[in-house]
Amino acid sequence: MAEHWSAQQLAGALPPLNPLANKYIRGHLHVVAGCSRYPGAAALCAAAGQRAGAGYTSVACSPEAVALVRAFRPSLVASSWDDWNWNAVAAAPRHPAAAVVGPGFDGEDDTCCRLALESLTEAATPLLLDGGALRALATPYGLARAQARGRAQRGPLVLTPHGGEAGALARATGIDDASPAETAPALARAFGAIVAVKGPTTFISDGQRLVEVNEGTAALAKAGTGDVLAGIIGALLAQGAEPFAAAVLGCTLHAWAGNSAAASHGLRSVVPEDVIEALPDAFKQLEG
Ligand SMILES: NC(=O)C1=CN([C@@H]2O[C@H](COP(=O)(O)OP(=O)(O)OC[C@H]3O[C@@H](n4cnc5c(N)ncnc54)[C@H](OP(=O)(O)O)[C@@H]3O)[C@@H](O)[C@H]2O)[C@@H](O)CC1
Ligand SMILES: Nc1ncnc2c1ncn2[C@@H]1O[C@H](COP(=O)(O)OP(=O)(O)O)[C@@H](O)[C@H]1O
Repeated sequence: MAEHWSAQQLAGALPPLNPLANKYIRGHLHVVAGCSRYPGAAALCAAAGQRAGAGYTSVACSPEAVALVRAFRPSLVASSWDDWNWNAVAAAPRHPAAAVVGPGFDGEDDTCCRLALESLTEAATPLLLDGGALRALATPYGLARAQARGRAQRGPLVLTPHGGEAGALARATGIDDASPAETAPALARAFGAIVAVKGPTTFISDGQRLVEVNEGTAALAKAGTGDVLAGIIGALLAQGAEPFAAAVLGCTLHAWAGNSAAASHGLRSVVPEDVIEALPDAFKQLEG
């Protein structure tokens, strides 16, 4: 049966804020996201990462998306993924970092698939895969690359599939059709990852533990809110949060921000940008 984290457990999962930290010590979030078809996902993910506490947020996106990301938030450091080098994604002793790969990826696109699969071997930090990167992972080859990452101890892996993506990952690994509460631990064991199967109730597992987050709202059922969640969890990872705790806390903050946005804008009218702007309320709720 799934556990539900207490307010105390959630508060304890938030990395402390060092008052003397500079932006690099706060944590660097690398977002690799946003193909020409879905540039907005990169902007939403990265902006959420900033609000969730990353000290430095950089975005590598398709050349067509660079201008949009910069215009959305001038404080985001955006560049084309044509110039991308995975050597950039490495944590130094006092400079924690994490990478989010896949929001706004087209799972059929060659560049997106290459970047998704490369990230598994190349990103030497905690790595979260979301969106179209999960489509690239949902093959026997993707599964083998994920397992190889685990053996090489490159860093923790977090997967955030919605129901459709979880189904594709399960089919690729021969896992029987099952409920999200059963699929999350089965996928976690197969991929050697922390898996959050998203939905009205989100189930998070590392293969042994199973936690549910059921405090969200139907206001979150809008295209782009998953990209926001990826940025939140990525930012917590970049700040050095323990990976399973980052996934549980990130899903909870996302749910609380959704509720706060719904209180301001109404259940029907919330858009993902409102959820990002409501994140400060969610952090106040956590710290209060
Ligand atoms: N502003 C932007 O740039 C945005 C960009 N985005 C980016 O778009 C990319 C594609 O992601 P996507 O989720 O839109 O499509 P995709 O995974 O191909 O789904 C196809 C099928 O899966 C199913 N399915 C979907 N959701 C489900 C659910 N919750 N629970 C259960 N099933 C679900 C559903 O199947 P059906 O309901 O028909 O059975 C659907 O037909 C990705 O990179 C993402 O980041 C989006 O985030 C939006 C904002
Ligand atoms: N009815 C609902 N109640 C609570 N949360 C929801 C509901 N519908 C969707 N969500 C949340 O919204 C997010 C949607 O993510 P996802 O399906 O990946 O969207 P997208 O790909 O469009 O960004 C998930 O975090 C999910 O848990």
